[in-house]
Amino acid sequence: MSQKRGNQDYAISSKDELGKIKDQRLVRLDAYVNGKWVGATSDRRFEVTDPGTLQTIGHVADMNAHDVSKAVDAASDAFGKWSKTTAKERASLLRKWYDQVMANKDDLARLMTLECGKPLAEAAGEIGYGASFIEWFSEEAKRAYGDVVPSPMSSTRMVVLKQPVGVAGIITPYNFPTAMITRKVAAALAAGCTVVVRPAHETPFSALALCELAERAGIPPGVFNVVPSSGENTPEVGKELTTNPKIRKVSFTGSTNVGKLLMSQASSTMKKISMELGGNAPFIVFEDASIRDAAEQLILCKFRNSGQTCVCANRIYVHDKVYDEFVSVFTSLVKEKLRIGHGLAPGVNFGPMITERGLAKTEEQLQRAVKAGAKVIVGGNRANVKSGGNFFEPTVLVNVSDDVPMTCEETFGPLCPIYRFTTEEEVMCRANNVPVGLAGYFFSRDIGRIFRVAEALEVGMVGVNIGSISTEVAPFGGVKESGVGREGSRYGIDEYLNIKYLNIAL
Ligand SMILES: NC(=O)c1ccc[n+]([C@@H]2O[C@H](COP(=O)([O-])OP(=O)(O)OC[C@H]3O[C@@H](n4cnc5c(N)ncnc54)[C@H](O)[C@@H]3O)[C@@H](O)[C@H]2O)c1
Ligand SMILES: O=CCCC(=O)O
Repeated sequence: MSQKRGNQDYAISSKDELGKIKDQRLVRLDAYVNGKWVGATSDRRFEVTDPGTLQTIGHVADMNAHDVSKAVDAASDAFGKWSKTTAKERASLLRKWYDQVMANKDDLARLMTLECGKPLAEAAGEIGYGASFIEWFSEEAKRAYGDVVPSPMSSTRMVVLKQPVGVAGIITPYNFPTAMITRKVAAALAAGCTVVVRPAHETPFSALALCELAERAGIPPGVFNVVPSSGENTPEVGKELTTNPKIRKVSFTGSTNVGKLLMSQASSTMKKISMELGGNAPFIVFEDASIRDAAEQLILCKFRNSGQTCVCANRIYVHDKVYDEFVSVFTSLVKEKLRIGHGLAPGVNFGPMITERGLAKTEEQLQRAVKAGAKVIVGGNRANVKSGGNFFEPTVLVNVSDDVPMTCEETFGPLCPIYRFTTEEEVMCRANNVPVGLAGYFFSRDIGRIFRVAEALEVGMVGVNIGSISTEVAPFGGVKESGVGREGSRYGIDEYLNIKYLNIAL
């Protein structure tokens, strides 16, 4: 099917593009531990590539479990002092870190595009989004209030304190290389915790640039440590971060399978945990919806970051009465609006997939759906882009069965299956018939239905007549196998605080 070609003929040298980063001190290849840039004790490094060209952009220190345990020691030592700073002092340092990130927005966005492929404007959007968590938690640091509880005895007074949990071990994915780190780290630091972060091996550069900026902001040594590691070292590093007794909190964002493994490992020392895991979001268009609005919102909701967003719409259910009209409007928009190419090529708004394994999963889901009778009406193939890279066309399908992997599992790629339904009861059943529950979206103007459906959807976040839900002010997180805990908002800091109750005899 014909689609706008975007800027597929644009040739790129990833190394040259890296050289265009104005402040080259933001491009770091070593780990950041106890306020110092350090290599791995083994001296090993791992390769990081640009998914839009498959060219190497650098070789980063490959930390192992032993290196990570040293970072945990540093974080544990730093915790003593950091946890005793006043909330106002922590707020002020976080604010300075936020200012540093914003002042370096353009360089950080370019770096992000080079390591994870998302188009430059989208990467700049993520820098703003990521920074917003630092700003937000700089403000929330001062509002971690305790309680005074009315005592049942006239002879005592009861007080509830909130105290930082301790050292947090943090593991993050490749799809939001900045925001998934700041959403955790800013909350942790605001609460008075120190952290050791293991970023995804595909995207360590954004994490390391955040360290450089934290140092400039005056965040003390040992408070924020980043330990990159190769895929090969990942299991041992994960084991260290989830079993080291000095770590009291584990926060993970990634797939449900890895989340389950880390949760079981962390249970050996009963750590406090937060798990932000995969989704399989339904996107429901009822017969009374504005078709144009729903179709426009779906473009963003499905195809941002080339479908590699945990809250991306995964299953589109459209009422029988408006199905044909919706499919026609939506497919026209896909062809008209999405421009494929390297994320640094002018005019591009649809980049590569970040990993070859993501591309392979997308292809496999597509083939299995087609074998079971699905029809591809837009896209359906790897895209031929001159820069090279992991490109797959935005793809729209109809006649997709309810029992193929594309329906039952998260795709995390640019496949958009559109299903037909006839009653609210039927669609709610199908929408909730998955083990995960992160986000859900629906379009309707009927106020009764809005409450009914929003309450019945088994998810942690609902977009009503809108396809975007992410903001630092709202609680982000899921139910069922999409995880435990909430990030952002006034609830996010609680993940890094313990409650202690005092009973004081007068
Ligand atoms: N709920 C959310 O907020 C949210 C946000 C972003 C991504 N996600 C989910 O993340 C998934 C995509 O990311 P992914 O494919 O990188 O997920 P993944 O689970 O494979 O990897 C996530 C991180 O865990 C690391 N990891 C993998 N195995 C590990 C192990 N044994 N021990 C320690 N660390 C390990 C990876 O290297 C990476 O850094 C999707 O399912 C997506 O929905 C969820
Ligand atoms: O991929 C998951 C995170 C996306 C977001 O915060 O909007």
